[in-house]
Amino acid sequence: MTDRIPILTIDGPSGSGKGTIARRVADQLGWHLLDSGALYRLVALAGQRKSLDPADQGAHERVAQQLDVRFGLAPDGGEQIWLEGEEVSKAIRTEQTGEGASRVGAMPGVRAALLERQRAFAQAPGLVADGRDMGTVVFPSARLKIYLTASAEERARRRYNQLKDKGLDANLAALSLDIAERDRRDASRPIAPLKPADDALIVDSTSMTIDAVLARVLELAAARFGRG
Ligand SMILES: Nc1ncnc2c1ncn2[C@@H]1O[C@H](COP(=O)(O)OP(=O)(O)OP(=O)(O)O)[C@@H](O)[C@H]1O
Ligand SMILES: Nc1ccn([C@H]2C[C@H](O)[C@@H](COP(=O)(O)O)O2)c(=O)n1
Repeated sequence: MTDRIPILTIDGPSGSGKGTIARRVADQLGWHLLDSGALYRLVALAGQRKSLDPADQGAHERVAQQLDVRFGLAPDGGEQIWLEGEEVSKAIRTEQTGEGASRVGAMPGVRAALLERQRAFAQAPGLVADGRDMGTVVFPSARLKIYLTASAEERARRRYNQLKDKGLDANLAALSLDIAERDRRDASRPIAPLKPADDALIVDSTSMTIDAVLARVLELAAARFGRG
């Protein structure tokens, strides 16, 4: 990793809005985007498709080492992700795969296998990286680190609305439990736990609109990196 590349990290719990904000900030700045959660989701999905034992760390580590993935953009600007040549953009976004990603994310061998792949995203003119350990482990010398959070109730409500908007079945009480369990697992694992970096700026989006969060992050980026 070169320290000359400007890097903005956005970490935080599930449903805090990291992905939404990271994508829009990267678009505005014209920088590259690393959605690190997608990599953990891809390892989980690949493991499910190979019928691996969900607890088999060695097998998931090998999957992570050999991950054959390609990222692209659909004509409408949406994401397109191929796993071993198959388009999986929708399949990796299910709650089941998110849960699987949280499990494989607790495996040290998987994290080690994905580390350099993530660092390779740091390319000129700059990188916006979102996840759980972007500011603490993957890019510890990033020049701007944001920890984006929101109350557990608000995050469950956002996820509920997101699923409903996609025409999917959703149950708010069940989602709240799932989010609480994912928070617990991601924050309590011994390796690269979800937590703010010591030098991260905390943005609590509980009562903020997406546009307000975007404006705040762009303001912080302009102050740190200049207006370009
Ligand atoms: N400030 C906000 N106010 C209202 N809704 C929001 C806000 N930020 C994000 N959302 C909505 O909440 C949902 C979850 O956002 P998003 O997927 O970006 O979260 P995330 O932190 O990346 O979650 P995960 O880590 O689980 O992928 C989306 O439907 C998004 O449009
Ligand atoms: N840097 C990261 C990113 C993600 N994970 C794990 C833990 C999450 O619950 C899961 C899914 O992430 P999402 O796509 O919802 O952001 O993947 C991680 O351990 N480290």
